[in-house]
Amino acid sequence: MLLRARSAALAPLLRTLRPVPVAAMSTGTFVVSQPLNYRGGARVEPADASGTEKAFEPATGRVIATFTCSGEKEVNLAVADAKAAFKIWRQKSGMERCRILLEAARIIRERKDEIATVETINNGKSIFEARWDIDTSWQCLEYYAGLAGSMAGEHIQLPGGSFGYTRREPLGVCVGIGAWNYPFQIACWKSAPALACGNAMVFKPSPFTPVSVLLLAEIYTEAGVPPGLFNVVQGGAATGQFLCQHPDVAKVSFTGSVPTGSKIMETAAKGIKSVTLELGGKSPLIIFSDCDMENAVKGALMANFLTQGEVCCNGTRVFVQKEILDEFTREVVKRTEKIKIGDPLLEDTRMGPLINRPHLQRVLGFVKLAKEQGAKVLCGGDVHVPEDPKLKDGYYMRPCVLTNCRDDMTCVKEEIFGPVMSILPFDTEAEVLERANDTTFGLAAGVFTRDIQRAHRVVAELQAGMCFINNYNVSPVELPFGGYKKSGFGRENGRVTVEYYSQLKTVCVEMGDVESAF
Ligand SMILES: NC(=O)c1ccc[n+]([C@@H]2O[C@H](COP(=O)([O-])OP(=O)(O)OC[C@H]3O[C@@H](n4cnc5c(N)ncnc54)[C@H](O)[C@@H]3O)[C@@H](O)[C@H]2O)c1
Ligand SMILES: CCCCC=O
Repeated sequence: MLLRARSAALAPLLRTLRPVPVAAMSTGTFVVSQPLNYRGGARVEPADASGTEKAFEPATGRVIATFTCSGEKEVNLAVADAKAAFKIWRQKSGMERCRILLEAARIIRERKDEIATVETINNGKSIFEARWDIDTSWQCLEYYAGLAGSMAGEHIQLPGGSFGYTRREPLGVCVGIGAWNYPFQIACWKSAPALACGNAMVFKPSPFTPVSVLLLAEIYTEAGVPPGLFNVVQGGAATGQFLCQHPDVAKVSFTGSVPTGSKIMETAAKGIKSVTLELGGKSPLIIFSDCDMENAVKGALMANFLTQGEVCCNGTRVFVQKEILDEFTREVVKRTEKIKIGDPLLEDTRMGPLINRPHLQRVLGFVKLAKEQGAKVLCGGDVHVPEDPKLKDGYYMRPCVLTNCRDDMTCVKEEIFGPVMSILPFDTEAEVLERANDTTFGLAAGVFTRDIQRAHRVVAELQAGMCFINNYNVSPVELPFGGYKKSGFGRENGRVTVEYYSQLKTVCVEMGDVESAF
């Protein structure tokens, strides 16, 4: 049994979810009947509603869950529960929090296949990739568990034996709001540092991907966090706004689009709440003629086609030095055409369906517009219909490589969030730097070259929070991740994130008498 009752009073609210054997979860079969809110250590139906939503299986177009979006009353209950649990959790030592987070990491590792399968069913990414996401997730919990015991302030000597010290204290109830492209991983990247620092969290996933975060909530409970420390409310913008404006919420950590990030910042500003914004991007990938061609081609595919191209930090503007343009383009197209598209639960699939039909239409619309503006489609960019009849209503497209692109085209300027790579030729380092930075985004950037001096010189000039040299889209949890410019601020992962989930108290201690001015 995954859920453990923590109090008799909660018993009527509990629904038990038995672990589903992975073998029993195949495409076209999974449905969710349990409640998708989590409060007080158990799945609950929300106390009120702000509408209903349906979640789909993108591979088949089937509805897998119909759920109630939480209204203000439910949000208030979730925040109140989190506030109560925070009082218990903040008293625990870092080592006590560490042990619980390590246990949660262990359970995620043990249930990796099951969680990855649920993620694949609800998001559409291949099971091969979803397993990577779950690895990054438990690693994140392990990393912050490791830091929990070493969070400390400073001791500062003052004249006459007086002294001061600082204490690193938690913020209180933090809200996490997630996007749909990495549902489980985003929940871990937010909750692990939050909990390690002694906070509580209320998490709202995207209404497109409401399912997998419930597994995380149950795992935290099983690992021993106090009931209420990690709660889940479901819903869209209205539910998100109730959370952001709640007076007992200390911080909002948001992952999503720039327009939503801007609204969240505005709401949070009214309550002087701190905010972390992980927003969109249109990142440059620069391929110099002295690169290792094999690695550069692999890097370009990694930069564009993971999770059907629905990745915030994707390097979708691929600048290629003219001398190698033809060879590079030929190789990229050859390998893109070989990407196996289809049932995301099959072991050899490398590209599944996009998240939903409107998004598929939007991405195809970008390709159509690119053609109208003069780009040439070298491969893909159209709907893919898999042979398997059960997949006929899924949201598949063939990954697309565009050439003849100019910097002023829509496909080069706007975030497409789909499998569409634009190739842009360049001549010189100075020119490509100017063009690479000519964007309002600043999430990521990459450079492929064998000249190590050039690599460092170029990344020093790139206006992006996450830069890759001779690789792309690797995300070790030890490294801070986050954007410049309109891609947001604050960081996830790495040691620095502790600063975004804690505050510093200074204590000044007088060892002598008060020297008064009066
Ligand atoms: N930088 C990163 O780490 C990162 C990671 C993943 C995705 N993203 C970005 O996310 C975007 C795609 O995700 P999306 O379509 O889910 O984004 P979105 O902005 O539409 O939604 C994100 C979340 O915000 C919620 N929301 C919507 N309106 C809200 C409001 N007014 N108040 C509070 N919450 C609200 C949504 O329900 C959802 O949970 C892309 O731009 C992508 O680049 C960024
Ligand atoms: C590689 C993880 C990036 C998450 C953004 O979409």
